Amino acid sequence: MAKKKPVVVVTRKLPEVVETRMRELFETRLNENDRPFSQAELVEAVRTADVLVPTVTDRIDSSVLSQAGENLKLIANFGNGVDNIDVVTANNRGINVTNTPGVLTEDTADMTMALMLSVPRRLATGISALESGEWAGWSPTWMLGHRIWGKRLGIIGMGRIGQAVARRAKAFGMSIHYHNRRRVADEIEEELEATYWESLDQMLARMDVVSVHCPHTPATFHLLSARRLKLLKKDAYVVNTARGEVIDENALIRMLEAGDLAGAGLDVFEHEPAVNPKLAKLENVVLLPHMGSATIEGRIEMGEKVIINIKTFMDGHRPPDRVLPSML
Ligand SMILES: NC(=O)c1ccc[n+]([C@@H]2O[C@H](COP(=O)([O-])OP(=O)(O)OC[C@H]3O[C@@H](n4cnc5c(N)ncnc54)[C@H](O)[C@@H]3O)[C@@H](O)[C@H]2O)c1
Ligand SMILES: O=C(O)[C@H](O)CO
Repeated sequence: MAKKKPVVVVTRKLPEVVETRMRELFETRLNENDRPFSQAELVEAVRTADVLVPTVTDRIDSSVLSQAGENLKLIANFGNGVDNIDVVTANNRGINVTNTPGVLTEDTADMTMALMLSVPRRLATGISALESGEWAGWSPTWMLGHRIWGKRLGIIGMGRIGQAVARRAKAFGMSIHYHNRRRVADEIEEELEATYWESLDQMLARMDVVSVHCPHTPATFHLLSARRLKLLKKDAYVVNTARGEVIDENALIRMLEAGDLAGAGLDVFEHEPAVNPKLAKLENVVLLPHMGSATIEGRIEMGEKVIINIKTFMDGHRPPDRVLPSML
């Protein structure tokens, strides 16, 4: 008798090729209209699924998990960050969690560089000046930004994306500094000519650009607190393509408004999808709607990872991208 296919509930619309393959392999319940699930729909999903495929927009917290059915054995996140899932509670209930690391590293690093170039070089202001007809021709003193060549970049979280950003920034002539939970391997430090700062505070005080690449965990919530933001130089820039919660957003806004920081490039926000209207009013920021990993190639590869994780788990093996509480 043929093995019963697992019931896989997918909370958002995925690339066509991924959904087609999922339908072939699993008893897949898709979200055709792409509207994010309500809390009640999430509860219904965890009650009835063998496998849940959520995304960053779904909050799989202890209250949702407490209502999970006995069949739910895997949450295969369509995403790298797992701060949308209470991994500890899932683990305690015998539910495995996987994510999609690696396949969005280069895309997110590219977007980080786009922000790192856009803010000091005033790309958004220049585009709107041109579009509004304000441009009257070249001028020696108009629309001047700041050079990034020769500047110091401080990376917080020297993992996959942090290192990919460091490689790019080095090619742009920046010197690489980093703070991480652990010092990275000697070969990587040598390749990047990177300086390790055990003290985040000391690093912050010396950087021209600070870029955030650590995950959002209880330990990193408001890692860039009001106190730490004040350590930054007045002419420093902050870039964040990791998670909004890592920066105290209100404190950042106050400093940008007061001119105590040169500018910020943000792809992520503390209360997504809400964006503080005070941010949008500032001229020295570039804001993106969480699109760091938004490439067609990356999204298909994320889907492939999800499928491999589910298939491997259903075949009785350890899924390749299992996330354990000890890793957070
Ligand atoms: N904007 C986007 O679309 C997008 C896309 C992909 C990933 N992300 C975010 O980027 C994050 C990083 O992804 P990654 O693949 O590089 O992860 P990674 O695990 O490879 O790297 C994270 C690094 O942060 C370090 N770290 C963790 N806690 C720390 C702490 N308290 N202090 C200092 N360093 C700490 C880790 O040691 C690790 O080196 C993800 O967790 C996700 O939130 C965003
Ligand atoms: O963590 C991630 O994967 C991104 O933020 C969303 O794709």
